[in-house]
Amino acid sequence: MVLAELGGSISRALQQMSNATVIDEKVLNDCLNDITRALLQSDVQFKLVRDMQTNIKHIVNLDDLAAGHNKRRIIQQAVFNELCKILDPGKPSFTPKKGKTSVVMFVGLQGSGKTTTCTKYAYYHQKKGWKPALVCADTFRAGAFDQLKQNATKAKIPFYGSYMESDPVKIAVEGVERFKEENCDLIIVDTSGRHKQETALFEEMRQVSEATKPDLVIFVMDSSIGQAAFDQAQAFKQSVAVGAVIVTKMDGHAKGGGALSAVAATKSPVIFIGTGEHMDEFEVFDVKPFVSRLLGMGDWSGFMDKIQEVVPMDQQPELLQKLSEGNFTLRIMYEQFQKILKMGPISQVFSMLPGFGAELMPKGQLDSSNPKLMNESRIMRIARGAGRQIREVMEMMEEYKRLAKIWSKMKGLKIPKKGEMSALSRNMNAQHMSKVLPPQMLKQIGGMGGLQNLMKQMGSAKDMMGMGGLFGGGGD
Ligand SMILES: Nc1nc2c(ncn2[C@@H]2O[C@H](COP(=O)(O)OP(=O)(O)OP(=O)(O)O)[C@@H](O)[C@H]2O)c(=O)[nH]1
Repeated sequence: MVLAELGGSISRALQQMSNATVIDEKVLNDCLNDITRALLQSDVQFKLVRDMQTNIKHIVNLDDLAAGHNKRRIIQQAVFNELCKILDPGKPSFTPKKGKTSVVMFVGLQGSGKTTTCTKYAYYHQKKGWKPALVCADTFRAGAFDQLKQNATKAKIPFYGSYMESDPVKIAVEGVERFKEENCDLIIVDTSGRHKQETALFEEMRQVSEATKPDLVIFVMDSSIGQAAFDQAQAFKQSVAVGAVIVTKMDGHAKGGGALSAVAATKSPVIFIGTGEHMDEFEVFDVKPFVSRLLGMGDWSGFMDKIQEVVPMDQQPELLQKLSEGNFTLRIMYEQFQKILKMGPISQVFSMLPGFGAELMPKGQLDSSNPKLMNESRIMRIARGAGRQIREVMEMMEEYKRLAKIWSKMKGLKIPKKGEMSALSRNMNAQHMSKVLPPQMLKQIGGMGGLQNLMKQMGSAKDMMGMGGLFGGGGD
């Protein structure tokens, strides 16, 4: 996941603390120092980090905590709350509505990823049934129109622009008019990238904004600038009515934590983050689920949304039957990975599961449930054929063995029929699951209580026959 390093460091600090037999002042201080170091490395402002440390110490008064209280959970919750506080601007952004025309204008520094992000934003909404369209009002950078045209064509999104016209205001107005007539509900206007000092380009941006009257202006910002994001966002906000921010290149930059917190400090809501160059490497940014994933605590609502997007409901009963018989083959793993891949980049999906890191699980193959059949020469052949390293194929086999072991213990797991899941059978399945899950993951979820809670949450996704149904989550 994005900021995997930061998340990993914080989780490790919390884990080390929970490994201690007694959590005293020293153990707590060590843990907070580790978290502080990780946040500073991510370029989060010193004052914010120091305040966070003070607040946690204030909340977690070890002497006051009655014996028997789960100190680790209290501390973890305090860390969670404080991180949310740092990242939450406390103000939601304007949200366009499907079926009702909205004009959204993108602004940002040169090379921040604006043009790429316009298409990602359009594609994201198109997948959800919107009718987006793209207007290229960037007449400054040669090749900007071609880039937008190429992206838009790939995603099958209508676009408007001109090679001849040099007035961005004229193009923007014509494009918006055209797409209003065509009943598009999300008209996206891409503008030229500019530097803070370029007053002429800032004036041009103001004029485009005045002429097209956007419902929302989105400021696109590259995460690599870290806490300097504060000044940049402020400069743009002074010229146009920035209503939301998208932070890009979160995949490659350790300073992403700093960028996100700095933007929050300007009271501008971050609505999406860019996590790669591809069209679907784009994630909704929501503070609580983001922090939850950062701490390895998962994001069930996001996971359920993803599942509902891709899993064909009619194919689920057959799969559940096979799994409940303990019959987990490489083919099943392959097919499930294929489905998961459709949900977006795999690391993104797995980071939504509590206890999972963002480690990539390689795509695998075939029908045998006997890993012994995979001898050395076969592994070499597969590696050659797939253009992969032998090490990667071997890692995949290890992963398969690990999953197969889990599923073999699943034998006898009750498969609920639609709507017949009772609290009792959910508890029974929770007990079954608690024996199957790796102890580390169970601990991360919050033990037996946490697992039962989780199943309840999953169960609230009614009519789900995906993972929710599998783990015992039909409606009561
Ligand atoms: N790794 C990564 N690269 C990105 C991301 N978003 C954009 N890029 C890359 O950043 C580079 C610049 O992106 P553009 O979309 O051309 O930037 P721009 O802001 O439109 O550029 P100007 O029109 O010059 O202002 C391209 O190589 C993109 O592929 C992201 O989230 N992650």
